[in-house]
Amino acid sequence: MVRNIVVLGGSSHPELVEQMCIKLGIPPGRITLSKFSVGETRVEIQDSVRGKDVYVIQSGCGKVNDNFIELLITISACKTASAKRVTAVMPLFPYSRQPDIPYNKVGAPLAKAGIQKDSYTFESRPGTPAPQPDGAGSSGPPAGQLEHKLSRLSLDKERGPATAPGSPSLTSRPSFLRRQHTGSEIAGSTKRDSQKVVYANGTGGDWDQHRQPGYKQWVAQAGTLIADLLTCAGADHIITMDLHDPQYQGFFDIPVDNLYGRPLLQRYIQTKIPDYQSAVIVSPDAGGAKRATAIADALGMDFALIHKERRPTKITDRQNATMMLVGDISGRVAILVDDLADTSNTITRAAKLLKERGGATKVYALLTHGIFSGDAIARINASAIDQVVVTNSVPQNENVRVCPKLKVLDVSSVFSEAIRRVHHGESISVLFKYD
Ligand SMILES: O=P(O)(O)OC[C@H]1O[C@H](OP(=O)(O)OP(=O)(O)O)[C@H](O)[C@@H]1O
Repeated sequence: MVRNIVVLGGSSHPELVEQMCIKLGIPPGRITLSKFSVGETRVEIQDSVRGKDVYVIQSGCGKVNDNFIELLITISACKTASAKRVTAVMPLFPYSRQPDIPYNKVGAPLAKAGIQKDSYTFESRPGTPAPQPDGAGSSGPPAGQLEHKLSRLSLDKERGPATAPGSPSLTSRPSFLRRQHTGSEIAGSTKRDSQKVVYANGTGGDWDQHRQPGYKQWVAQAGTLIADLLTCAGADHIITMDLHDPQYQGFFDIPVDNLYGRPLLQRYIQTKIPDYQSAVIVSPDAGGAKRATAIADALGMDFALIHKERRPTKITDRQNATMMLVGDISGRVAILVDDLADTSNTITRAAKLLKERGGATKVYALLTHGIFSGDAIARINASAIDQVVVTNSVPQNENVRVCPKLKVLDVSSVFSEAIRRVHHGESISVLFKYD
């Protein structure tokens, strides 16, 4: 039994909380989670956490946004109730597929002078969205800044010429923002569609026309915001598993322990897949190659890669990207390894390719996080995959009921051991070791 510790479970995964508490030998802390009729979250903690080491368990699944807010409120409640330390235990980390890098090359402005809409390629790389100095460069400013500055210009115009000492006049503003006035503006209209924009290189036009052709929308990048929200709520420590992008840890200035599901998956291969050494480990995309080769190397197995021929530029395009198999799997068992399956498009399309083109005799898919949103389970049931193995980092009871191909590995021991070690100030590096 671990003393002076409180484990509080959120709404996302009660079974995992229960299993972890059994392994720690303590009852779960008493907490009431409810909602106002408008949908706002209400949290009441019934046990004292004063001076205690508190672990709040919430996985990034189900109603992800609601659960995340619930986690933030619970952390904050513990902090204001004088908890000594609060650790957020997030078996599946939400938003980890949205780091602060422009997402798949979409999101930054492509408004480079001279490029016509039809000449964009999948390899077009957007410029950095920053204002150019006077006369330098040919790119326009980002839309948000431009909109803001234009609205300021409208105000300036309505107020008359700037006369305050030090106030820049219209003509002294950066040349990319110089605006031509249309007749309707002169008549007093401030409608945006009547505004003209002129860039330093002389290109320009109506606002809407101007921003449509070269500008793809700026995709919000949630990475640092999610990290900041957790820290701001009062989290002192994060424990998670198989972050989609391990570099995500860099967004935090508190300790992040990123546990691995790999030992569990490796053990499954060794113990449950007959003659596993003649099977081939396959990564379903380049992003997971490192993860998959690590398992192949550890088990002395061959490795193959599925390459998406074209880098799709939209999330919805991913399903249509052409897939190519690199490696020989003919007449062999293929073991797909990935960090997660969400819609299951990636693994089901990969399995089809492995059997139809590659000549694989059997296809396993081993994943840490089985999110299985929408009709993912139906897709798996109808697919060429013979068996899917996931951990219970998110609830799987309902999925197991409707998917006979699904096997679940338990992560409660790994997380409870991590909690025990963190609580006692012991190293948890042993949990990162592979067999
Ligand atoms: O079940 P699905 O909906 O098909 O999603 C699963 C895929 O999504 C993630 O990768 P992502 O597509 O984000 O690309 P990346 O690995 O290059 O980051 C993940 O690593 C899987 O490969």
